[in-house]
Amino acid sequence: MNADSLDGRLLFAIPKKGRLHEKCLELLAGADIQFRRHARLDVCLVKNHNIALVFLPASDIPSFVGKGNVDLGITGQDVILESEMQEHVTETLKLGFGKCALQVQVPEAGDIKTVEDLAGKRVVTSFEVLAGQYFKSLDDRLQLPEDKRTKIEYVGGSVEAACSLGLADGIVDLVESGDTMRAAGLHAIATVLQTEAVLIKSSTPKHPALEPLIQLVTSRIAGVVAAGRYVVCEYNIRRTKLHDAAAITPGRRAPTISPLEDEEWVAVSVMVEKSKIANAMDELAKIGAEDIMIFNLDNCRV
Ligand SMILES: Nc1ncnc2c1ncn2[C@@H]1O[C@H](COP(=O)(O)OP(=O)(O)OP(=O)(O)O)[C@@H](O)[C@H]1O
Ligand SMILES: O=P(O)(O)OC[C@H]1O[C@H](OP(=O)(O)OP(=O)(O)O)[C@H](O)[C@@H]1O
Ligand SMILES: [Mg+2]
Repeated sequence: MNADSLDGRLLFAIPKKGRLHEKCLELLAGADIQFRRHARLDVCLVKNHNIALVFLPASDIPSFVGKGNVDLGITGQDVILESEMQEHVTETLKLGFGKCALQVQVPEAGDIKTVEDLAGKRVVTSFEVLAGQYFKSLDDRLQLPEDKRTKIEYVGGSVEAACSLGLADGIVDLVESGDTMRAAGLHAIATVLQTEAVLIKSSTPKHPALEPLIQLVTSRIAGVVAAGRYVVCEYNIRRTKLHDAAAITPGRRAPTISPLEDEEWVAVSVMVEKSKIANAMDELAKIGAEDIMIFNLDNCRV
């Protein structure tokens, strides 16, 4: 493939490995963005749209998008802030995966209990910028003199090992389940930020003609993300209980009510957030709903 074959195509950056990669491939499949990636090739043409996918490290994507070298990208909010590209990129969608927290961690058994105890000591991290900002404001607040300020040291990965190797008094790293942190004998004493994966575009697009395609891809991905957040709930309920049922499952606009042959009863069909569905089913059963059924969505536009 040469640069000519990319001419006029929308360039869409996808994390090439790591925690976000698989989820991004699922999103692309859900949005019917079809491609075949040849082994070891990081650029590939999409078959059914005027798009080329560019597989890049998640941490490089904010600057590629911010500088307009690619038009669209998926990465973590943490890496956008770490690369100081938030002024140059526009976040168009939260994607609901890659959720974790950037936390200050110290050995569970040690003397350091608070970030104030850690201030002035050695902190190892892959997030030099965010950790630097966090400890600068802490050191300022504690009025630490120049020679007593917190020392931030960069490592590229396996940050959790730094304390047991004697290289650090504390670390700043990502925590999702907390398994890695606990396995290293660490615990969190502060949260620097919460993050999730987002779709971003350049704040000053180089190719305005691609805007309609950017809109199309964005709304397709939004549909896949929304489909993952909702289920369809169907149940039968006595007409007299309809008011109570609608209070439990109000739907996005309103529940769909269909008549049944038995005039005392109606069928209800309604979208419910996945996180609320178990409670909603309990409540519906309590007011006498029957035949409550839940259906997953493959895709939707809401
Ligand atoms: N444990 C996790 N749970 C959820 N999201 C995570 C987790 N770890 C990282 N992320 C998100 O994924 C982004 C990329 O991190 P990841 O560690 O996958 O990339 P990487 O370091 O390039 O890959 P690898 O760790 O395979 O070398 C992070 O910036 C963060 O937004
Ligand atoms: O709280 P948990 O669910 O355990 O997840 C947190 C871990 O996930 C990430 O590491 P990753 O697996 O990407 O390895 P890395 O440190 O080599 O990047 C992150 O850097 C933590 O180490
Ligand atoms: Mg990693």
